[in-house]
Amino acid sequence: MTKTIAILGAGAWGTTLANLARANDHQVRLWSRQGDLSLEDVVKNAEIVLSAISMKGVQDVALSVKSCQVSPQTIFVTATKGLDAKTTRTPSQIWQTEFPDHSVVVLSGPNLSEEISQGLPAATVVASKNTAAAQVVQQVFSSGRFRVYTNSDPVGVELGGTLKNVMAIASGVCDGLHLGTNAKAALVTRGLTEIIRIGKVLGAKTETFYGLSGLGDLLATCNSPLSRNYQVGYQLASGKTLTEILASLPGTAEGVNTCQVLMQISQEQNITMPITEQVYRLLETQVTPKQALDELMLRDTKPEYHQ
Ligand SMILES: NC(=O)C1=CN([C@@H]2O[C@H](COP(=O)(O)OP(=O)(O)OC[C@H]3O[C@@H](n4cnc5c(N)ncnc54)[C@H](OP(=O)(O)O)[C@@H]3O)[C@@H](O)[C@H]2O)C=CC1
Ligand SMILES: O=C(CO)COP(=O)(O)O
Repeated sequence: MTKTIAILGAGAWGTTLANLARANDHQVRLWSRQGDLSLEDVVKNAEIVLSAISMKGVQDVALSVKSCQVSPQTIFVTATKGLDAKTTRTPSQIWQTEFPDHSVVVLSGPNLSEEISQGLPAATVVASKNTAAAQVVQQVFSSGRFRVYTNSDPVGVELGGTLKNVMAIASGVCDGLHLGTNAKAALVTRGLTEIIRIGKVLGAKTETFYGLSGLGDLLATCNSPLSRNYQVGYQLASGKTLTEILASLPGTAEGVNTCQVLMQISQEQNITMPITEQVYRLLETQVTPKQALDELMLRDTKPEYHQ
């Protein structure tokens, strides 16, 4: 059945998702600050409102949507991968707080938008406490080129996509320093352990991190030069400053902000996050890439805990 869908954010991901929905014959209205349509007109009568806004804009946009006319049945979908700098909330927690009576669905997976725009096959996850709402969103986007799975752990799915961005920066550094395949495997594996450690504290289920939205997205983003987060790390390793890198980066690298929020959480909750800490110190120019590597390699010896 044809759905009326409002997509907020006409960046790389919002545009790609709009095209996937249009290819399935849905009526899509795309909103961005630059566009001609008003937010009110875009969300009016929409059965689904999907946000692909960068993290820094989510809270303000959610408040603006709240002042628009939204149908009581509207399903909210969030495709943003980040954490709010002020409140440390996830995007789905922000949408759910502003719209407590609506279903909120998280869409996240190994989804480099550039590949999907080229028609290459990909899979993703739609997660919600409301299974029926997740199934509606599954039907909207599923196609022979985009395989969509449902999941009942929205926070876990969302955190997988968010936390891996910090590991993608670290992986870019690893490749930029030409540290080899063994080092990369060690980094990504210990990165997953770190993601699970913090994810559990933030309310996610461990098994979710072994799925598409966790391990899947970690593998995609840590191994692709198409990832903006990977590019940040790679270019830091080549000696560029963060300011120079961000000035020429096409689009948003959420891992930079996420890393700061994670450091705040790790200090408040006393969670050990060695890779995140070194990425943070690197972004703050407190260490060089080589010093960050040495810090990680020379930590106290210990057994291989997985969580
Ligand atoms: N690109 C990808 O491959 C994927 C991206 N994501 C996630 O999707 C989100 C968006 O990424 P992407 O589309 O690539 O990023 P882009 O930088 O291409 O686009 C960001 C979008 O967010 C909007 N935006 C930013 N700040 C604000 C604000 N304060 N108020 C309103 N709108 C704002 C921009 O609007 P404007 O044009 O007006 O500046 C733009 O439409 C990120 O969280 C990213 O992690 C998830 C999966 C895949
Ligand atoms: O989330 C992504 C792939 O799943 C996109 O990664 P980047 O934001 O690093 O480009």
